[in-house]
Amino acid sequence: MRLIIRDDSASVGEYIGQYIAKRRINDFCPTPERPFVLGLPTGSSPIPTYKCLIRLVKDGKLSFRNVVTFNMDEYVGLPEDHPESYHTFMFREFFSQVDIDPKNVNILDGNAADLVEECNAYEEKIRALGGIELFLGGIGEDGHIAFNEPGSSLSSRTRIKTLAYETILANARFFGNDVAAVPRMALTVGVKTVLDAREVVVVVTGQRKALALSMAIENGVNHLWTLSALQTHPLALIVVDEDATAELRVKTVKYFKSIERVQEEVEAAQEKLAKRKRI
Ligand SMILES: N[C@@H]1[C@@H](O)[C@H](O)[C@@H](COP(=O)(O)O)O[C@@H]1O
Repeated sequence: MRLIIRDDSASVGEYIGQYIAKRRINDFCPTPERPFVLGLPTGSSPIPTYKCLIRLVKDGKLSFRNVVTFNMDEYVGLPEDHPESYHTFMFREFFSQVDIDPKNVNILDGNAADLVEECNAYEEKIRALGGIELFLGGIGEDGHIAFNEPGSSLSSRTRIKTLAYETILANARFFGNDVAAVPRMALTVGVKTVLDAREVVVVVTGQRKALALSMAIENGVNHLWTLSALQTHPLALIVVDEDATAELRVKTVKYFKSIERVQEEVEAAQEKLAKRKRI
């Protein structure tokens, strides 16, 4: 697992946006027959990343024409056009501002007549497309990834989930601070659905997430902090701001910063070599 530390949430968004655009989507050269399959989160943490991706599309440096997306989760029973539904969030903050074909957008339907069937069909659709290339995720204060609350099975797949009271309280800020207005259930991809992606990138910003970050990377894999399951993934990247490192040991922060410096040296050397070969 790699941990990248940036000064603030804007620089985190810039880092992830550039990484997904240049190193992933553009290098993949997606086509209609071979689209890039991208998993996406909601929440305030990914907004700077979405802003960066939108800017790159507007500057002509990136296109979502051949990208298929799968969102992580959606509330159960909240009308799709509710201002706080994840459908509304995604179209408002991202999809309406990039060149994606709405047919290529997949978001779980929390109002489906048969919710179990809805979840199973979601998994099936991901499989039929060859799996998710890169899953971008965010976490809750209790370390949940998507809506995989503490105690979720680390082998879980897309399913209905009852929200933890902590999460209901944390999300009340989006519902006029009315705790009663926050839906109690959600549909969410499972921990295993995320782990099955070929690459996972997680954004963690703000001091509120500091304990979750330390539990996920400085302690063992534990279903009480579902982000920790990322330790078992072959290609995982967590990008955080300085505030989110507040509970990490100084030694841990220094270690990951030194790894990044070495990585930059290696990349610069490779770039030099590639240039010399081109001459
Ligand atoms: N289900 C979503 C998560 O997928 C998201 O990661 C989390 C963080 O939200 P924020 O980034 O606003 O802290 O919010 C909700 O709980």
